[in-house]
Amino acid sequence: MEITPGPQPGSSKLSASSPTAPTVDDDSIVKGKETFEDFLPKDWETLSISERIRSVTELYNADIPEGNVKHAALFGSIASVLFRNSVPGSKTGKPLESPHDFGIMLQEWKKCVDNGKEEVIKIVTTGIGYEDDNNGGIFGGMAVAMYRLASQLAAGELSASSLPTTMVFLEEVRRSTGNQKDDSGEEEAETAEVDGKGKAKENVAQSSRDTQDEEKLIQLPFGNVKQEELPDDIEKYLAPLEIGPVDKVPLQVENGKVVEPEVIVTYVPPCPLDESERHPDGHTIWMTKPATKAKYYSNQDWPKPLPKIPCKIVVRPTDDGTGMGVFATRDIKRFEPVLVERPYIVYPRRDVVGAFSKKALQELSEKQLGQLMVKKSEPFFRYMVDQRMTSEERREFMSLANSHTHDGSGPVFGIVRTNGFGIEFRERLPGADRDFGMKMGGYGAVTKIGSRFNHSCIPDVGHGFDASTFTMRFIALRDIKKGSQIFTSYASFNATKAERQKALAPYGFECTCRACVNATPQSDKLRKVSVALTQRWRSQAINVWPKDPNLTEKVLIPILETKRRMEEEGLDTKDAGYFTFPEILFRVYEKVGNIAKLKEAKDELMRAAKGLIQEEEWTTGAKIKFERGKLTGASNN
Ligand SMILES: C[S@@+](CC[C@H](N)C(=O)[O-])C[C@H]1O[C@@H](n2cnc3c(N)ncnc32)[C@H](O)[C@@H]1O
Repeated sequence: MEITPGPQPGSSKLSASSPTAPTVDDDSIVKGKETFEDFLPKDWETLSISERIRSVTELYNADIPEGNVKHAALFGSIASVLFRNSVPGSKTGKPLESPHDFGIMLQEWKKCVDNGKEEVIKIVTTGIGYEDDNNGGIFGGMAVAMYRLASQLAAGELSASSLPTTMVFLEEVRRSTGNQKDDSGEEEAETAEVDGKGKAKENVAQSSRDTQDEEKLIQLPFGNVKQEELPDDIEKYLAPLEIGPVDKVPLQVENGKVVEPEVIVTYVPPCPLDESERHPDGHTIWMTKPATKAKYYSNQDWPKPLPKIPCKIVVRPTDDGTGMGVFATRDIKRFEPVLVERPYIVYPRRDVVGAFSKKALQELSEKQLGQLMVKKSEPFFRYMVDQRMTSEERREFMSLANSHTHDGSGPVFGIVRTNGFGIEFRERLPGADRDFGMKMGGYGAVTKIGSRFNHSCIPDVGHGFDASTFTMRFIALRDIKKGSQIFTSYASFNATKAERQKALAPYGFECTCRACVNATPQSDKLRKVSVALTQRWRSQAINVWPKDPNLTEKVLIPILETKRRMEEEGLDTKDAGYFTFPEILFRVYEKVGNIAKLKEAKDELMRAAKGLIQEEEWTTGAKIKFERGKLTGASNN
C-alpha cells in the first residue's frame, strides 16, 4: 500500500530534472586507473567542449561511490582538462595536482556561479589532504557543483571567461606550495562552506524548486510572519492533493502508459498499515521514490537488524527552561556509541510534493513562495502522522518541540522543521542521496530520542545515518560525565558566532554555550581556519620538514598553541581537523629525534586512529578500508 499525490502543476519538471542514473559497476570505472588522465576517454584531447561536457555528465550519472579518492580524482581530472583550453589568460594548461586542488577550485567556481561575480581569492593554504576528508558530503557536493557548472557552460548561461579567478587562485596555490613559509597560525584562510556534510543538525529552513534547468533555493519563513507578506488568496496556488493508498488514487496514464507516482510513502522494514504488527527494532515511515524503494528491498537482508548497545542515556526535562534534554546515566568515553534508533520518518528535504505552478512563480515573491511551500508540506506530513503512525507513536511524535508556531508552518511540519536531521545514505553503490534531484544529504530524519538532544556549539555527540540498518547513530565526541546533559550541534562547527546565531534563529533561542559567551574575532577566525591550517601543517610535516636539515622543535610552537586554542574552543573534533595533530607531532619528533615525545605522540596517534575508525564505522555502518597503510575509504558493502 502506497500513497501517491495526484497530478501536480509542474511536476513533470521535477522528474525531468532528476537524472536517472544508469547502473554502472563502480569497479569497472575505477579499476586499473591510477592517474587523473586514466579516467578520461582516449580521444579526450580531440573532443569539443560540449562533447567533453557530455562525457562528464555521463560519468557523473554513473554514480561512482562518494567517499572514494578516485571519485574525486576522476572529477578533478576532468575538471582540469575540461577547462584548460577554454580559460582566457591561462598559461598553465596543467592538470590539477590533487583532488584537493580540484575541491577548492570547485568551491571557487561555485562562488562565481552563485554570486555571478568574480571574487578575490585570498586562500593561501596548501596541501589540504584528502585522505581524511574524502567523504561523500564534501566530494558529492563538489561533484554536484561541477556538474551544474558544466551544464551552465553547455547551455551558454555562463561563459568560461567568468572563471579566470580560479586559475589565478591555482597559480597562487602553486606558488605558495613552492614557497613554504613559517606558520604563525594567524594567516588568512577561508574554508568555503561544504554542503551536505550531514554533521550539523539542520533546520529544514530551505528547499528548492525547479525552473527549467535552474534550481533556486527558497528560504522558508520563520519567526512571526507579517500578514502583508502573505498573499491573501494563497489557496488558489495550492494544487488539489490526492493522498492515499495506491489502490485508491486514480492512476495517471500518459501515452497509454501508466505513469509511476513520483513519491510514495513506505515502511522500513515492511509492516501492515493497521497497528497489528510492529517490528521490535522499530520502523521508519519513508517518503521516497518507487524505484529507490524497489532497489533497497531487492537486497534480501535489508534492512539489517540494529546493533545492540547498552543504554547509557535518559530523556528528561531540563532545569533551565529548554524543555526536554538527554542526560548521561553513566560516564561515557570519547568515541563510544551513545544511541542507535530507527527514525520516525525519513523524508526528502525539498519540494517533492509538486513543483510550483508557473502562475505561482510569476506572481509570487520569494517570501511568498516560501510561505506557499510551508502550506503545501503540511498535508503530506500530516498524512504520515495521522495515517501511518500507531496512536502511541503519534502521541510521542506530536509531543516533540515545535519552534515554528508563528511562521505559517502547520503543527506537523513545524515539528519536522524543528527536529529534522539532515542525513546522507553514503553508500558504495548508487544510493538514495540524489533522489528527486537532491544534493547529497537531501533526506531528513526525525527521531524519537535523538530529536531531544539540545544544541551546543561545543557538541558532546556527533551523528550519522546508516542505510544498511536504516538507523540514526550518535557517538560521543568527547568524554561525558554521568548526570550531565548531552548536547549535539545544530550549526556548522566552522561558522562564526554571528553565522551560528543566524542558523539557530529558527529554533527560537540564543545560544549561551561557552563558545558563544566567550566568542572573539580570534575564536571566530580559528573556526574558519582550523581545517586548512592543520592540513597544511600536516602537508609540511610530510613533504617539507623531513628535507630540512636545520629543523628544530621550534616549528611546533604555533602548532601546539593552536592545538591548545582548539581544545579551549571545543574544536577538538575530527571535523575541525584536531586529529591531525598527533601525526604532525609524531613526524616532527621523529625527525628531530626526541624519543620520549615520539613515544607519547605515537600512543596518541594510535588512540586517535582507533577512535576515528570506530566513529566512522559506527556513524555510517561502514567497514573502513586501508590502502597503502592509509585510511582511504569506507564502504557499506
Ligand atoms: C530538537 S529540539 C531539542 C529538544 C527539546 N528541548 C525538547 O523539549 O524536545 C529543539 C528545541 O529545543 C530548544 N533548545 C535546543 N537547544 C537549546 C539551547 N541551547 N538553548 C535553548 N533552547 C534550546 C529550542 O526550543 C529548540 O527549538
